[in-house]
This record gives sequence, structure tokens and C-alpha cells, in this order.
Amino acid sequence: MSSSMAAAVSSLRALPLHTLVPLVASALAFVVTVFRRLLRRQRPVYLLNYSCHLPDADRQCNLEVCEYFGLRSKRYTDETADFMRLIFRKSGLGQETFAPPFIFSGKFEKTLAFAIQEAEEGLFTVVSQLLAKSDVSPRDVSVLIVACSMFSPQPSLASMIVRRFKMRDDVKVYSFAGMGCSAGTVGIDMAARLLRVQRRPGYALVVVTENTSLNWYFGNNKHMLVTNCIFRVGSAAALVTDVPARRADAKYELMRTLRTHHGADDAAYNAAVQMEDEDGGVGVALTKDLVRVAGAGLRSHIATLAPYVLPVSELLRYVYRVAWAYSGGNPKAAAALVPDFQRAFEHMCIHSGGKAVIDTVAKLLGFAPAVVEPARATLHRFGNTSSSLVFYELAYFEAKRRVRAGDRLWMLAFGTGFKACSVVWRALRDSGPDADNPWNGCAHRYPAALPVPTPRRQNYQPQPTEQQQQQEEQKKH
Ligand SMILES: CC(C)(COP(=O)(O)OP(=O)(O)OC[C@H]1O[C@@H](n2cnc3c(N)ncnc32)[C@H](O)[C@@H]1OP(=O)(O)O)[C@@H](O)C(=O)NCCC(=O)NCCSC(=O)CC(=O)O
Repeated sequence: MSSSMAAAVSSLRALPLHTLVPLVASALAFVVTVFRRLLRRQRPVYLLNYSCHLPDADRQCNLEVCEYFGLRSKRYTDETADFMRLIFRKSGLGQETFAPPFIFSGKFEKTLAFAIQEAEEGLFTVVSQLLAKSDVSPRDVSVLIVACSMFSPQPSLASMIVRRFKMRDDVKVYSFAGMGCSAGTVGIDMAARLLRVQRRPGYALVVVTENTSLNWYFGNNKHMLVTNCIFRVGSAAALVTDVPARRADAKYELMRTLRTHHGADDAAYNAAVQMEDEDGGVGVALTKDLVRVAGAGLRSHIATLAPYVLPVSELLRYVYRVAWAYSGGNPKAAAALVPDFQRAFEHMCIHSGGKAVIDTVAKLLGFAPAVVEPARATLHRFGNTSSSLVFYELAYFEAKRRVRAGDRLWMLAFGTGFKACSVVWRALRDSGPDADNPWNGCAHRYPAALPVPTPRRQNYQPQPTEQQQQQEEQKKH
């Protein structure tokens, strides 16, 4: 024992018992806490890379394509066609979104074969692109998570991928449906949890898509027609890993995930539901209440998220503003206050499930138009592609070369149920567009290509359809 140690021990011995006991107890508690923390420390999880599907240009779906399909199918009344035209014009979708294969087939029936074709095209393309550019073999993948809300075939979409890419037989496969547009973020959360309980570091492949073929709605229920007008084809795949050696190649590190479920509330549960109309036509109904439900869900979601992501200065500022409003006798104003999330994140991938959804998030969180520009651009270019939306939005930031090492990025998605899910990333390096970035060749057109915002419920005069014009002509003669 060195002389200084011996001196310390003898001075400890000299202490009275009532001082020595608490001192030793606190020191022991400190050592145990540090040891337990070290044992429980989770391995960092990285987003190695991701890939989004860009269907062929001949699958682009402008208003003319929709009108032609509607007319030729002979399944819609004039009033219904007018309604869809109105929603299309107001939706914030551009003229280059992608429709499922059956729309272009000349057959006006939804069939399982078309749904399988739609699924295979999206899933197989994104998985091949992603594995190739990440230098990962399909046999390296230990966890496979596949999500598609509206289509759940047997064997599952996950099995289709295992078969196609000849994955190993101990791959842990999870295929989930009915989770709505939040499934992409839920998939990342699930991948991180599954990797962390594995003994050895590995790779989790998360593949998300939506499939509208079998839920294309041929009827007159307006809530179900809105789905036809805003949902479009899109898929994404992401490779999540906790292999320490891949940190140098990874684009982002996962900082936090948060999932909140508001389904205990009837209105939230019923906001978006798959149903049959009175004639037995199946589709997904989006109620007008969905936007309010999304706002309420977001409020409770951010109340949980805020303490984990906001800097202390912003939390204190928020508490001060709330206290000030209360002390001024204005509890309503106090309840409406939200912290400034722009102090927590440099980039935000906000769920772009519809124009009104983006408007609601922007209003509630006090975001300037520039903050929601990527969400509006994604809705305009790709439509509501459901669970893959947040990846198309991430690709937008990269296409615009806005991501710098150290930047914090917030993915926020809503899903039927009704649920909200957040994923927070930190950029490990500057990122530009990959060769398969779906915005290559069009990112430069944004935000200029976005339509001028129109006030909701503005007077709108529907244009006569081709059929109506012909009837008018016939009447004249
Ligand atoms: C549909 C819209 C583009 C319409 O634009 P505006 O709001 O500017 O237009 P508006 O208010 O004048 O409405 C135009 C006409 O559409 C009708 N209308 C609007 N929303 C409707 C709805 N959900 N069901 C039935 N009708 C609806 C209005 O009554 C009006 O008809 P009339 O003139 O006859 O009175 C917008 O409201 C919107 O973006 N809504 C949100 C879409 C949505 O739910 N997205 C989430 C998808 S689900 C998701 O993302 C999560 C998941 O799936 O998991």
C-alpha cells in the first residue's frame, strides 16, 4: 500500500462512526450504480442506409389518368367523379405521383394478382437496391421486419422477401399489418429493440410499403373516396445495425424512439377504418375528424417526448411562459402553448399524410412554412405513400444536401389506431443524395413546384366531365 493510501485509510479510521457509516454507504451505492449502468448500457444502433422505390415513369398518375380510369371503369356517378376531381385538386398532390399497376391494366377489377404484383415491385426493388449499396449480404440479416397496413397475404410479405433473397433459416421474421402510416417508424423502434436483446450484434432489415390495389374503392362513400385520391404507391427499406465496425459507414445514429397509442379513445380509434359500404364495397374511410384526432394525439405525444429531447433552456422558457399565462388568469392560452421543437432538431420529417394533416402539425407546433416544406414536397411528388413517407422525406433532405454531421433529425408519423411514433436520429456525417435517391432529377424543382396554398373550403366550381359535355351537346341538337 502506498504511503498516501495508508494515510487516507488511517484518516478514515479516525472518523467517528456516525460519519464513517453514511460515507462508506454512499461510496458503495455510487460504485454499484456506476457498475449497473455500465452493465445495462445499450449498444448504439445505427441507420446504415435506406432506399426508396421510384416506380417507372409510365406509372405516373396525373388528373387525366384518374379521370380516364374513372370514366372507363363506369363505376362512378358524375357526382362522385366531381368529388374526386375536387379532392385531387385540393389535396396538395402533384401530377407525378405513382398509381398501382391495375390502374394501367385496362381491367377495371381489383384482384389479388395485381396486389401481389404491386407488393413485389416495391419490396424487391428497395431491398435489392439497399443491400447492394450497403455491402450487406441477405444472409447477414438476422431480423426482418415487414409492414404493410392494407394487404396481408399468405405466405406473408416477409416470407416473399426471405424466399426471393434466399435469407438464412434462423432469420427472425416479423410481418405486421393494420398499423397505418406509422409502421415505418414503429419498424425502426422494433428493429432497435430486437437487436438490443440479441447476444451478438447484427443487422435488422425494415421494409415498409402500402398496397392500395385491393382497397381501391368503387363506390360513392366520400370518406372512402378520399383514400383513392391521396394514397399512392411507395415503399422503403432501411438497414439498422448495432455492429460497432459499421459505425464508420452508417449515416445516422438512433438517439430515441417514442410510441404513443390513443386507441382507447373511440374517436381516435374510428378516425381511419377499413370498412364496407352499404353495397358491400370495401375501402378505407378517412373521417373528417382525423385531422382533429391527429392534433390531439400529437399534443399528448409531444408532452412525453419534450423532456427527453429539448434543451433545458427551452424547457425552462416553456415552463415560464405557461406560468406567466396562468398567473395572468388565462388557462386556455397556457394550455395552447407548446415548446419550440426547432431548438431540439435541425430537420423534421413530419408525416405528410394529407394537406390538412401537415397544416395541423405546422399550426400546433408553430412551424414556419420552411419547416414543413419537405413534408409538402413529399406529398406533392409522391402522394401519401403511408409508412414509407418519412424515408422519402429523409431522402429530400439528402437530395438538397442539407444534412450535416451532428444534425438531429425528427421523424414523426401518425397511424390508424390512432397512434403517433417518433424516431430521433443524429447524423454521423454530411449526406448528399445516393444514386438511388428518388428525388434525383426533380429535387431542384422544389419548393418552387409546390402549389400556392389555398384556403380550405374556398368556393369551387367543378368543371363538367367529358360525359356531361357530350350530354349537353346532345341536348343542344
Ligand atoms: C381532403 C382534403 C385534401 C380536402 O381539402 P380541403 O380541406 O382544403 O377542402 P374542403 O374542406 O373544402 O373540402 C372539400 C370537400 O371535401 C369534403 N371532405 C373533406 N375531407 C373529407 C373526408 N375525410 N371525408 C369526406 N369528405 C371530406 C368536404 O366536406 C368538402 O365537400 P363539400 O364541398 O361537399 O362540403 C383535406 O381536408 C385533407 O388533406 N384532409 C386530410 C386527409 C387525411 O385524412 N389524411 C390522413 C390519411 S391517414 C394517414 O395518413 C394515417 C394512416 O393511414 O395510418
